Amino acid sequence: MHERASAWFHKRSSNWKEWPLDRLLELKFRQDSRISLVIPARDEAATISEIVGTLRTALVKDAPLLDELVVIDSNSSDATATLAEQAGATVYRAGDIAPEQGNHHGKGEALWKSLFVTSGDLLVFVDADLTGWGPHFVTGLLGPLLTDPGTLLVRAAYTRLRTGSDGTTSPDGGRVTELVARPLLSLYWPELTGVVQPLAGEWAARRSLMESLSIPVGYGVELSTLVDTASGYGLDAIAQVHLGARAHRHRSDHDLALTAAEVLAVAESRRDRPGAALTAPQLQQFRQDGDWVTPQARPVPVSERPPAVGIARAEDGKPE
Ligand SMILES: O=c1ccn([C@@H]2O[C@H](COP(=O)(O)OP(=O)(O)O[C@H]3O[C@H](CO)[C@@H](O)[C@H](O)[C@H]3O)[C@@H](O)[C@H]2O)c(=O)[nH]1
Ligand SMILES: O=C(O)[C@H](O)COP(=O)(O)O
Repeated sequence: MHERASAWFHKRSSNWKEWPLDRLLELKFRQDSRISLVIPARDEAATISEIVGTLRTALVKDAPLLDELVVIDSNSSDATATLAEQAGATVYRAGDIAPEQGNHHGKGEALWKSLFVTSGDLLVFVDADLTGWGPHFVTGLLGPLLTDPGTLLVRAAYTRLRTGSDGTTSPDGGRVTELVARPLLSLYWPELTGVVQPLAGEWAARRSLMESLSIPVGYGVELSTLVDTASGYGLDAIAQVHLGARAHRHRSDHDLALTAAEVLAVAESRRDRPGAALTAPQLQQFRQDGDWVTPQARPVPVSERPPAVGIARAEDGKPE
């Protein structure tokens, strides 16, 4: 492993079992920390109730670790918002938050908009499509933030499970991670190659960090926050916590290709290539059509939101 990556890996990695809940509660109350959990969700009716319900019982009702449990509904066309509300989350539609800032679609947009409706000084993000996980994802991620003021960003590390159509699992999930993110880091940011899951959708950060970063509106948000935190604040501002195994709903290769293009676009924009910013790129794909193929070009979302610091908090978008 790259020397700096190896040093970071050994110094800044921990296991979720090192962060027991009672210790986190004591630290939270001693420091008077406020903690917001944010779940970005688009069409996650199959999984949202269980995720919200489990976290609410474990970390709001049984132990007051979370001050807010917020779902940002990202333009869902299913019952995600209603189900999340019924399970006890405070739900905002991304498009209703700070409408004066305009609207984009995408996960990064949901996270950026969450900064306007949450009040925690610590933020934890959890994906809404998880099928193999537990509340220890949240407690583990909070450990380094609650114990070390120099920690700004905490990334989940886990074994990525791949669930087959027959329900069996194998430990080889994470196609974009393995085929795009890891090679990119190895070539351009080798000091970050100790990050086990650079695209993990579960992570935690200080609000002050999140508000200082430019946030891609789509799936580039994990890579951008990683690279920008390291370049702006140093590698040691980042920690990772091993959370065991993680399973989620798989998307098709066809759709993940767009995610891959977004991740590549973020890498391009962060490299020392002034003037290389992409304008309205498209991903060219082909669909099988009888004996031949039909070309299909899909726009690659590359817009970014500016640092939220200094943008006034919106009063709009709050639920009645
Ligand atoms: O427009 C969108 C699209 C997705 N999501 C939510 O974002 C989360 C992750 O989306 P998903 O489609 O499940 O992403 P993956 O295919 O699993 O992609 C992985 O890699 C991405 C690229 O880094 C990360 O953003 C993801 O969190 C990570 O799980 C889920 O809760 C989605 O509901 C939104 O809120 N809005
Ligand atoms: O992180 C990734 O690479 C994407 O979430 C895809 O993961 P999957 O191949 O396990 O569905």
